[in-house]
Amino acid sequence: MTNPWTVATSATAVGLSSTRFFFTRSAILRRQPSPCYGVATMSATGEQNFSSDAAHLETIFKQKKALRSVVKRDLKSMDPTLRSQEDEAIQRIVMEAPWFKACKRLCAYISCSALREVDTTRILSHILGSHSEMQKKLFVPRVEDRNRNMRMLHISSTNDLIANSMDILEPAPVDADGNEREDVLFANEPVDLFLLPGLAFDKAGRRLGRGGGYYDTFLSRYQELAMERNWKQPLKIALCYSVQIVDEGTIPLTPNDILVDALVSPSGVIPISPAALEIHH
Ligand SMILES: Nc1nc2c(c(=O)[nH]1)N(C=O)[C@@H](CNc1ccc(C(=O)N[C@@H](CCC(=O)O)C(=O)O)cc1)CN2
Ligand SMILES: Nc1ncnc2c1ncn2[C@@H]1O[C@H](COP(=O)(O)OP(=O)(O)OP(=O)(O)O)[C@@H](O)[C@H]1O
Repeated sequence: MTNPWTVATSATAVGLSSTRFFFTRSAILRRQPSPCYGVATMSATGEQNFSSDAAHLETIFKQKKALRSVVKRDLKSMDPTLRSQEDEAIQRIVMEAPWFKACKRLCAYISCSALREVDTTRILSHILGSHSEMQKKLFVPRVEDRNRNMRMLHISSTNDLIANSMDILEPAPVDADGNEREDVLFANEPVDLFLLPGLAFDKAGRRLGRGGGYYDTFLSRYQELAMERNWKQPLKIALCYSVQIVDEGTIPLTPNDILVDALVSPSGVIPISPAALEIHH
């Protein structure tokens, strides 16, 4: 198994895969695991040069785009009954997991059914509905611009949400009392957990997003902050339908791609990173 957790860090891994483009599911899913990773070298100015360079990155972005279309098509043709069964199973697995029960602060996405995302409604109502001392603090995404800027803002009720231009629910920057919402990048305490959306995933932790770069940029900022503050790194857990798990080597990596620690599919938790293996008994 090619496991990027052991062969490269997410900050330096570059998948060097085929330079040909494929546009059918079978051909895309037949691609062999990336044989090696780009070798980073230092220029005289100290900048990192990946042996891949711009042309190679462009190839990778085309491969990502082709894979996105294939997975989107599969999601659209998914049987609605199967989909809702998988939604139930995934959410139940999350809510019963010890890492979910123990988490005190988390960032989660607000699922959009038009995008065929794994439903998070029950998880979010469970979090917002509990009024005990044990209530978890919830932060959800708000897109600020088209330049990969996304914030994670605190909400305490789903009434705090309004649809954005992409038709995804998100919080206004200010709450009903006129107070600025807490931004996770300025919070005094760490988050324990990220529940992540995406289009395709593999069992080595690779994640293919929708192409905006919002999550990779945000996760990189948050992880840097946690490192500066000596906080434990949060667990990054992606929720995925069975059809979204693809063979290793199918998802090409670029230097900015952040690997996830574990997947939750309808068949259970798939721990990937050492941190996830440690907490998964
Ligand atoms: N529920 C949810 N919230 C989220 C994200 C997400 O993926 N899911 N995001 C994660 O980044 C950010 C928003 N980014 C998004 C990026 C693209 C699209 C979207 O509708 N894409 C279309 C294709 C658009 C096009 O390229 O023509 C699609 O995927 O079909 C939506 C949200 C923040 N909030
Ligand atoms: N940390 C980052 N810093 C700068 N640019 C970034 C970063 N992360 C991603 N990008 C850029 O964002 C764009 C989209 O990247 P990519 O196609 O990998 O997005 P994605 O993984 O599908 O999206 P997301 O991260 O929102 O799930 C690319 O141009 C990529 O180089």
